Amino acid sequence: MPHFDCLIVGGGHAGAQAAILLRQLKFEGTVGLISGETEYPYERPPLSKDYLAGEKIFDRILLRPRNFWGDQGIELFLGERVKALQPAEHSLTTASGAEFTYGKLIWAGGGVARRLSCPGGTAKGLFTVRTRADVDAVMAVLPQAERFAIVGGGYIGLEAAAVLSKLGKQVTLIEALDRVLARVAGPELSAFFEDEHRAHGVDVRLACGVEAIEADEQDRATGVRLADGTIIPTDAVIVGIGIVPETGPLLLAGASGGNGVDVDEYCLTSLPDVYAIGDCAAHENRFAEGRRVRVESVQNANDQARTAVQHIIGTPAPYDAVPWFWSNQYDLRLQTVGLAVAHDERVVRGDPATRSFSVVYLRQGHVVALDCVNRTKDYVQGRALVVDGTRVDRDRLADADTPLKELTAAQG
Ligand SMILES: Cc1cc2nc3c(=O)[nH]c(=O)nc-3n(C[C@H](O)[C@H](O)[C@H](O)COP(=O)(O)OP(=O)(O)OC[C@H]3O[C@@H](n4cnc5c(N)ncnc54)[C@H](O)[C@@H]3O)c2cc1C
Repeated sequence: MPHFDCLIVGGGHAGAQAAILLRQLKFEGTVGLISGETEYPYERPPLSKDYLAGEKIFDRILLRPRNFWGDQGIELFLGERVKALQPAEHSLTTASGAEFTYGKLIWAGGGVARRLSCPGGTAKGLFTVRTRADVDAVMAVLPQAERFAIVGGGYIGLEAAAVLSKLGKQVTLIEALDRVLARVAGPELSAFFEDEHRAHGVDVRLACGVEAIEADEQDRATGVRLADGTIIPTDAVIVGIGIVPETGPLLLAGASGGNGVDVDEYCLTSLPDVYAIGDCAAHENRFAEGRRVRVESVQNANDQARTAVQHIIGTPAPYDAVPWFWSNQYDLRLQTVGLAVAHDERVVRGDPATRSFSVVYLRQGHVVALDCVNRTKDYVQGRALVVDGTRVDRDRLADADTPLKELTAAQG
């Protein structure tokens, strides 16, 4: 039975980064990494951006060259899924029957794309966008499919809509709520992106529940039936309605959690010597007013990897990283910092009509987050305002010509 001083489950951003950091920070023990995917660790963000657009080949999105892992003494077990954990024995079992033991375990299982639960939700021609295999399946139908329905107006749905419309496809975007990005951004940003997509020919349908997927005799999707009875004819459906965190074996083994596995400020779960990091880790985040949240971003995956690794090597530092994120749609670069969840006021800097503006989110007058569209300077300078929770003068904040760093200086 193979034993690793540190065993990592998950070869996504968090798991791969943990392995890389263990070596960078001179961890001398054995390191193994088990991943359910057969691919070497790769970047996920391009999947709904340049990889889907055919502008980047797979090798260019690998997190490290294939020989890196062996060279660093990191043993990879690809295409293996962990199905059970025996925490008292410090051991786990995979679906293929292999058993491993560990000194420390880092669980970085991420999540699986949520699927439609309505009638027809398992028809052929429905796609998710989580893995390389998912996106290769979408790319394989591009030559035949002209009409795409995208269910979900979050970042992934919007990015897919941008790529597909750029490829000349007829795209209908269906969102259940009354605006896109409703869970993560304010109405100004939602309205801006809705207008942009419409200007690029995307048919944006808001406040539309999906009742069923219509399918032909071969169970191939032919349309999306909305709650009001409207049928949107389609050749393919992309479902971008979030993820279900991959925590099954941990929770079954008794770890506390629910929506994700609960971790403390060092990313430790309630199981002995078991850490959880990345999309699946529910942690108390000071940028969310201390609420327990899961943050789905590369930043969080990388920074939690560092937190877990530092604890393992004996130089612990509690997780306190400022959240940041980006999204590319058309020629727009959105950069966000902080979490807008707990804001009570918004200030817009600049005119959205110029396609360069920022939305600043405040709570009781203190800056908690920024969404910057084609305005990198605000993003870079606004970061300090979020980190410090700076209390700002609204008039100066609203003046797009006043650099945000001056607000830091004035209020700092
Ligand atoms: C299309 C797309 C676009 C995105 N765009 C952005 C962006 O622009 N900016 C940004 O910051 N973030 C973006 N994200 C989010 C970001 O990619 C995720 O937050 C990040 O990948 C999380 O890393 P993770 O390691 O926690 O999970 P994942 O990357 O999901 O990796 C989890 C890995 O664990 C494996 N695994 C799960 N369960 C088991 C098991 N039982 N046994 C073995 N292996 C298992 C999985 O197969 C997978 O390889 C995007 C995500 C997607 C899907």
